[in-house]
Amino acid sequence: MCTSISFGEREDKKSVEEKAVFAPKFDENGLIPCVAMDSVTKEPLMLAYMNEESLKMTLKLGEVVYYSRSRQEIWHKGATSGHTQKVVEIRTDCDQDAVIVYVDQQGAGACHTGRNSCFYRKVDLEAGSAPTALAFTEDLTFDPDSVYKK
Ligand SMILES: N=c1c2ncn([C@@H]3O[C@H](COP(=O)(O)OP(=O)(O)OP(=O)(O)O)[C@@H](O)[C@H]3O)c2ncn1[C@@H]1O[C@H](COP(=O)(O)O)[C@@H](O)[C@H]1O
Ligand SMILES: [Mg+2]
Ligand SMILES: [Zn+2]
Repeated sequence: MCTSISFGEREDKKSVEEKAVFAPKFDENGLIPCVAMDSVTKEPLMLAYMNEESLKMTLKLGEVVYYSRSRQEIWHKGATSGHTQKVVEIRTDCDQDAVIVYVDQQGAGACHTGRNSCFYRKVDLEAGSAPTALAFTEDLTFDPDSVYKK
């Protein structure tokens, strides 16, 4: 656990909403959702989770560190792929139970499918098909099999 970085106490609602103190709320599993956005294009890259330790590591390192729910471990994004995320700015919302991290995405992309963004499909409102269709918004930017050695 990083000892040099500490968070504020979560006092009353007004304090959490209006005071200039970072007092993140972790859920019953000790996690806070984190949306990573590209700092240049402002496009969403991915949604993942942080625990207290990974949030502190992120602040200390200047690179994004998540907590993987599926692998149940601290996850320094890019440790395998090299596609790390340099922290540009971190925001929290009114009740401080979510964070947005604006990043300088390193390498070919954030998504393990081989794309820049995990949000590479949009609901196709024009298609009028059933079931509701998705439209692709980007092509592959790298070969995931060679990057992740699967
Ligand atoms: N690289 C990614 C990756 N990049 C973005 N994401 C997104 O991050 C989300 C959170 O991942 P989690 O593992 O915590 O899974 P979860 O969605 O919380 O839980 P489940 O859906 O698995 O139940 C995923 O749902 C994806 O949308 C990724 N999810 C998983 N990976 C894996 O992470 C490993 C390391 O990759 P690098 O960090 O790029 O080196 C590789 O094995 C990759 O396959
Ligand atoms: Mg998921
Ligand atoms: Zn993805």
